[in-house]
Amino acid sequence: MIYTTTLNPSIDYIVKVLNFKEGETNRSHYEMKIPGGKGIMVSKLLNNLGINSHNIGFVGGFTGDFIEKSLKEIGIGTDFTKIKDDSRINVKLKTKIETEINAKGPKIRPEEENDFFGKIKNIKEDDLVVLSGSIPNSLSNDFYERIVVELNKKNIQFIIDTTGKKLLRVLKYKPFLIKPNKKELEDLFDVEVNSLEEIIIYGKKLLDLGAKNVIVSLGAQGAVFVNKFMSIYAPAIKGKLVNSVGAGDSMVGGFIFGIENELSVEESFKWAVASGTATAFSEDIGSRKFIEEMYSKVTLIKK
Ligand SMILES: Nc1ncnc2c1ncn2[C@@H]1O[C@H](COP(=O)(O)OP(=O)(O)OP(=O)(O)O)[C@@H](O)[C@H]1O
Ligand SMILES: O=P(O)(O)OC[C@@]1(O)O[C@H](CO)[C@@H](O)[C@@H]1O
Repeated sequence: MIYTTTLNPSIDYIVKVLNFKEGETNRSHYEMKIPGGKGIMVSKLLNNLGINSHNIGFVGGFTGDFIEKSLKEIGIGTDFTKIKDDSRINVKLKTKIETEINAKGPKIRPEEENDFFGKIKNIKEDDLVVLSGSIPNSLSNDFYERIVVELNKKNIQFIIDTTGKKLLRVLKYKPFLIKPNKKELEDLFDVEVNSLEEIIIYGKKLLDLGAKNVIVSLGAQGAVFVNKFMSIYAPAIKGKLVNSVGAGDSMVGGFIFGIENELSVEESFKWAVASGTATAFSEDIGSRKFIEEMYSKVTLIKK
């Protein structure tokens, strides 16, 4: 079983305003409410590609009910820990550019934490766990590390997509995959990277710190893959950006799709790029048909 973990799920409130004017009453052109949070987005992508996964994490209140119900409606399994506070609402404002306001998230109580760890302890040796996104403010910064320590006791493989110290402190537990974007890579090492060569150098530093496979996503510039055997660049596919929210999570989902189908890491990286692109060019997570269309356009350049 694949478990996707979203500690801080959200309702993503996507609102498009054509001639946005700061400080005035603007009327929206369209709006949409979707279940969000990085682990949930990975599950939605996997679901589109016909792969089952189970969502864990914390949900609460009317917002939590919406998140859970929406996932159930599309056939995604959930086993969330129920909390007293409301899950957050994240605003994705689309004007000429995309602006996001991600809320800090609800308070998690000690008994809710215990319930969650009970679920982590039930995960089996041959399961795969995806850990994605921010941690609600009330949880300690080492929360991911505490999860990973439990997983490590049974040698359970995990993928982690988070930022800063939360990521750095779990690298020694050898994540199967990490997926920083360019900005996150720069922040990790407190540097500015200006070329593919530099991205590969810092990607390799993440391998030295323990990651087994690294994808660095570069938005409209494509993506880089490194592991100890190879470095590959995938230029971006040309097209119209519709919605970048979830593009990175779709890459993670696409890579898992390849691995679950016992494809090589190069092939899995191709599915990752196709999935990220399909989502970037769609209103929500890319459909299977569109991902397949994008897949036929992916080129890989060995570096
Ligand atoms: N404008 C674009 N044109 C072509 N491909 C894109 C574009 N935006 C994203 N992609 C594809 O999707 C991948 C993931 O996008 P991106 O680097 O924006 O992820 P991210 O920063 O993790 O996004 P998010 O956190 O919003 O999910 C890119 O590596 C690229 O392959
Ligand atoms: O605040 P976090 O947890 O870092 O990111 C949350 C989020 O921006 O990530 C997803 C897209 O990747 C969205 O569905 C969600 O709103």
